[in-house]
Amino acid sequence: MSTKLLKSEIEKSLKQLITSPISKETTHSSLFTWKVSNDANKADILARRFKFKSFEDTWAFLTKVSLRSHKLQHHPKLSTLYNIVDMELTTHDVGGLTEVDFKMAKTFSKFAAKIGEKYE
Ligand SMILES: C[C@H](O)[C@H](O)[C@H]1CNC2=NC(N)=NC(=O)C2=N1
Repeated sequence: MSTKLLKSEIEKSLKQLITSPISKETTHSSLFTWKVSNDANKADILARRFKFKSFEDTWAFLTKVSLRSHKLQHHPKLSTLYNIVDMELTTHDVGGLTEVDFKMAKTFSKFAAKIGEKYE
């Protein structure tokens, strides 16, 4: 199991995530980027909104996310409406963020970029 990241490690990982080429491409021109906040239990979470061009694209993304989540046995909290997906990643087993959350955030940003996002 991955260990809980310290505040300084979270800051470093977040910086890497949002300045990586894939995130630049998908989030710089949009309003949507990964943010660290807290859930109802005060645990750190990594959250992002994704916006797609159609309902079909939204569900293509959700299908890919579900298959990868099942494979890794790590499941994001998802809420969706038409072309919007709000995602939260955290590791319940440690009550905070781990490398797995950051790895998955990067993977899901790539999935969204491949499908094509709507930047407004
Ligand atoms: C036993 C099983 O692997 C664990 O309960 C997994 C399932 N999916 C999970 N998903 C998330 N997001 N965090 C977890 O800690 C987690 N734990």
